[in-house]
Amino acid sequence: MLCLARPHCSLSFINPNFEKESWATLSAFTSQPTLLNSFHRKGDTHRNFQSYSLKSALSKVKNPPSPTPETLVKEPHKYFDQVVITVRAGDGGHGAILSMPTQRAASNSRGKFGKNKIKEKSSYKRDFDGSLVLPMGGHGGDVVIYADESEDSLLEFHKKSRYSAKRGGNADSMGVLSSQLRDGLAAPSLRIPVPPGTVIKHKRGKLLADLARPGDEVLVARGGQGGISLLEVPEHKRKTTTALTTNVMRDDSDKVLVLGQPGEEVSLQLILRVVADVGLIGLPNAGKSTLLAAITLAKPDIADYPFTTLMPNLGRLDGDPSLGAGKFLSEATLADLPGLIEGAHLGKGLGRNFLRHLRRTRLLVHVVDAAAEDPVGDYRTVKEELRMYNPNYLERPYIVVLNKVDIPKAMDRLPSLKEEILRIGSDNIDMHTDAISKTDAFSMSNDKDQAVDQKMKEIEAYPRPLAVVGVSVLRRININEMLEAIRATLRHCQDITGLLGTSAGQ
Ligand SMILES: Nc1nc2c(ncn2[C@@H]2O[C@H](COP(=O)(O)OP(=O)(O)OP(=O)(O)O)[C@@H](O)[C@H]2O)c(=O)[nH]1
Repeated sequence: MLCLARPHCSLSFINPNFEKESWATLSAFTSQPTLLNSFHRKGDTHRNFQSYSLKSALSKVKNPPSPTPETLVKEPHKYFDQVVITVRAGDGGHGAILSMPTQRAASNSRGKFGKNKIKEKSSYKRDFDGSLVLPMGGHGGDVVIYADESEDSLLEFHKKSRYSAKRGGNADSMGVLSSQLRDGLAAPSLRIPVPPGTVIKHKRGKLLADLARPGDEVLVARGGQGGISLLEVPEHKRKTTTALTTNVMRDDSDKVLVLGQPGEEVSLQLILRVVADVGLIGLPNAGKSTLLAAITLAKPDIADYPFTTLMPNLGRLDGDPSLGAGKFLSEATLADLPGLIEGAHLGKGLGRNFLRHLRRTRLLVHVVDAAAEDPVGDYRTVKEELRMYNPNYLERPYIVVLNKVDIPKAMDRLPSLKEEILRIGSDNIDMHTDAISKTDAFSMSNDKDQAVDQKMKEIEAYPRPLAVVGVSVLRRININEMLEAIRATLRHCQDITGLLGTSAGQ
């Protein structure tokens, strides 16, 4: 038997399976990798995440209340910002093996039927070069991930971690060459929405895309090519058929091309980096969530036990009327990041998971509980954790908010606390400028890229805060002064960004 076909299929068989690696990456974000690995063996990821996170080591803070059904429900928030999913693109639809109608005509029909067949033969679809165009199977659906503003976490992916696009339709044919043959329908792309700020990694951590802005998208798995069709030609007709077409002659083994190609299957790690102008940082219980609720419309969970904040809460700061309409930075996004504790950079408490969210912020607000036992020590602890994780964060412009001054003890020591905090650090304003230029919201490099040599520097070598304000966010004492300090620092960042932009453009 001899077959004719259009030779324009490309083959790709990609079925990587690296679930193990993905788990290794996940466990790197926790302080107990072996525990995670054993969970993996049990295969019940979601439930075990919950039980693991309840056992998180807490240091320097009082123990959280014993788990209640409510806290259990909240626990997956710990992983709101990272997840491993598997996506599979659709297989291509199948082509067909067709026979020439004249074969049947010769055996089954006589007279006018035979004439019809001859007429039909001349109306077959042909390419510009005269070769027969045979139908193809439809292309399998691609998988596309895109940034959608209405999404705010990756929690949904813990419930459903496998996504498959549809397969392409088969070539529409009854097995006989005719002028009516149609290609199989191409399957639509499967589009998966993620929050803006999601980074997509592939295989061994290879970066695929940084979907920083709404509408950004990336094709993560390509659908399979549809199968081609082949034409069976009886031995004695081969020469004539070859003369009719310029198609490449094929043999029996090519029949495999009739089957649609499989769609790609890949495992992907999704990591969300919150996009916010201002990052609120501080030890657990310092009052970050209360601050956010006091100056924005955000409604974060507030309680007097640590780690109420299990995922960053975002709030919009209202425009400053004094700036006038149309002025940039009349509003900003604030992110309340979960409390840092000593050893967070090593994964303690809620660990380093949240430190990465500072990456895209331009201004940091250190919130310190002024009524705590050692507020300056707490302030140093947070700075130290930042330094250990990524010293660039210490170069970023920041202000210090000494909170809870409604408590007499805090109010009494406010002047001395301000003085002590202002003494920590240098006057190196150039560092702020550098830091802002490095705060490339859409940069794709790793958080710790430039961190290594600077780890040796003392906290004192980094810039002082641009302002230190005593407030009570709960009782709304000095709120306006704090807002003014935040806005002034935002303007400062904006001025520098403007200058950098101008000099870059020159
Ligand atoms: N007296 C007083 N208490 C405050 C003030 N601000 C916050 N608090 C209380 O401090 C406790 C902790 O407040 P949160 O806002 O949850 O603290 P947080 O820093 O967000 O805590 P984490 O979520 O653990 O990081 C709550 O009981 C608040 O009511 C304040 O200005 N004065």
